Amino acid sequence: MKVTVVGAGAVGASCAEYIAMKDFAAEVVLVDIKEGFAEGKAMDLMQTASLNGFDTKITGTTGDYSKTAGSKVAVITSGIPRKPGMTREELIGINAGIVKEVTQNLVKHSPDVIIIVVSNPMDTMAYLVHKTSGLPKERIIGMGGALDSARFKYRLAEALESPISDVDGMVIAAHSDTGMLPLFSKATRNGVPVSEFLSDEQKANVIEETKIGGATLTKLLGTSAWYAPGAAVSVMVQSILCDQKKMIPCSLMLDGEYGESDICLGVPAIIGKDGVEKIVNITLTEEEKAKFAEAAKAVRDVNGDLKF
Ligand SMILES: NC(=O)C1=CN([C@@H]2O[C@H](COP(=O)(O)OP(=O)(O)OC[C@H]3O[C@@H](n4cnc5c(N)ncnc54)[C@H](O)[C@@H]3O)[C@@H](O)[C@H]2O)C=CC1
Ligand SMILES: O=C([O-])CC(=O)C(=O)O
Repeated sequence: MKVTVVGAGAVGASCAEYIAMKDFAAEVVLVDIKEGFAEGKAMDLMQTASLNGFDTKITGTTGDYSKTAGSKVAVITSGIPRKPGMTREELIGINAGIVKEVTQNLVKHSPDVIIIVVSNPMDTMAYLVHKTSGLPKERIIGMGGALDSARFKYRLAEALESPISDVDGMVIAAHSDTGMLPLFSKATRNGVPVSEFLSDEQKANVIEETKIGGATLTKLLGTSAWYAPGAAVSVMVQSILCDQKKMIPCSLMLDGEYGESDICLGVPAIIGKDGVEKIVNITLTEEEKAKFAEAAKAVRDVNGDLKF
């Protein structure tokens, strides 16, 4: 099956690399607006195939969407990343126009496509794709929770001094510095609640470091992260192409779930061959419910800046 990745920059190339390395897709098409850039990234990646042992064919194109025709999944990473000191929300002015135009091109050539939205501010960009693509809501999935949950597990393992494979946990709500909701109450080490091992101070630290995970990396790198974002996308794409039905927190259009409607926010969902098979309703504590509602209010304010 064919996967398109729009934006051959840091995140797009990382998506293509992880998808190819796992060898479950027949073809990955990279698209970029910068002349020759996607072609160059595709060629460089293809020259790793014999070294890394994959058969996925990676091609690149400068804006020729006819090459993306018949894609099962398209990942939108086109747009600008933030610089140190910026919020994701500040990217809306430039990225909204790019995401809207890219979506139209993708749908024109692949009407049955499932779109994974990565460009920031992601929850708002996912909402924009819902409002402008004409695709059913099951086929538009924002990527944030998969990455934020991986960062949560990294911070939990650090605090627990445990291997990451011992740890499980999930982050829902908004993909923003303030609106992320790491579900500490449900995090476990080999099935045992982590609250059995960590103090209140450690808990607060894990939650805060998780929420500012993207900002911390942006400060260190001078631009935002790409390895973990690419890996997170590859897990979502694999769950679709291989119909794995994994439960992954994704930014989805809500219609009453978690008390919200007409908004994209991170919630756990079963992801399979048709996209979103089911939004999973989990029980939140009163404090978590309040934080989810607060995150929704902030995302709704940002959505208000969109022009359709
Ligand atoms: N949702 C998430 O968890 C994450 C989201 N991001 C977001 O992903 C986006 C991309 O980040 P990077 O890859 O680091 O940026 P980058 O600057 O390395 O790559 C972006 C690419 O998009 C291309 N582009 C711009 N306009 C285009 C258009 N109209 N059509 C096709 N390509 C176009 C650029 O030429 C560039 O190569 C940013 O908005 C960033 O904030 C980044 C990491 C995680
Ligand atoms: O931090 C950023 O701007 C990019 C992003 O969404 C992330 O890495 O979580």
